[in-house]
Amino acid sequence: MMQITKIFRFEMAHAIHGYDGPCKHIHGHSYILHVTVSGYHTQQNYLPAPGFIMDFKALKKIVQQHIIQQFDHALLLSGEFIANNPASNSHNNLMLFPAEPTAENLLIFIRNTLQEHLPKEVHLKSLLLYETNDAYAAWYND
Ligand SMILES: Nc1nc2c(c(=O)[nH]1)N=C([C@H](O)[C@H](O)COP(=O)(O)OP(=O)(O)OP(=O)(O)O)CN2
Ligand SMILES: [Zn+2]
Repeated sequence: MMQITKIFRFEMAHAIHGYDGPCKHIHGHSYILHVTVSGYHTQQNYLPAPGFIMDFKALKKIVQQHIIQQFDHALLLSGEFIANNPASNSHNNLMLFPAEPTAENLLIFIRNTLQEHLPKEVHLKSLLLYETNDAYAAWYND
């Protein structure tokens, strides 16, 4: 087993409905996302040409197209937040998110989306999403 990781950055705003703290208000983070995929290789010492599990550039293209372009500079809100704060519906960068847009729920969305779009010969191994410098959520494929 061998794995590779590509790191992405995006700026995103959100609010957490039902949270009793400052994050219940719309605010933003500079997120950092680590995407790790694994692939199988034989007992040979080296991978056959071109020597990749997956091209870093191909991984970048998939993550950018399906995740970063959706999230970067967007405002993610749940339907429940909007129902309780109708004025928030007027933002033109609004993305209606199917749950509260916490780091954990973002990872579930990212996992489901990437599993749909990655080539079948690679496996999504783990995702790390830093919301701040010292707070991150992680998902691992067992
Ligand atoms: N388990 C989670 N807890 C919190 C989440 C989350 O997504 N998952 N999100 C938030 C807020 O959106 C925001 O990220 C605040 O996080 P926090 O680490 O508390 O941010 P601060 O840097 O302000 O924290 P300090 O108290 O200064 O360490 C809240 N919780
Ligand atoms: Zn936040």
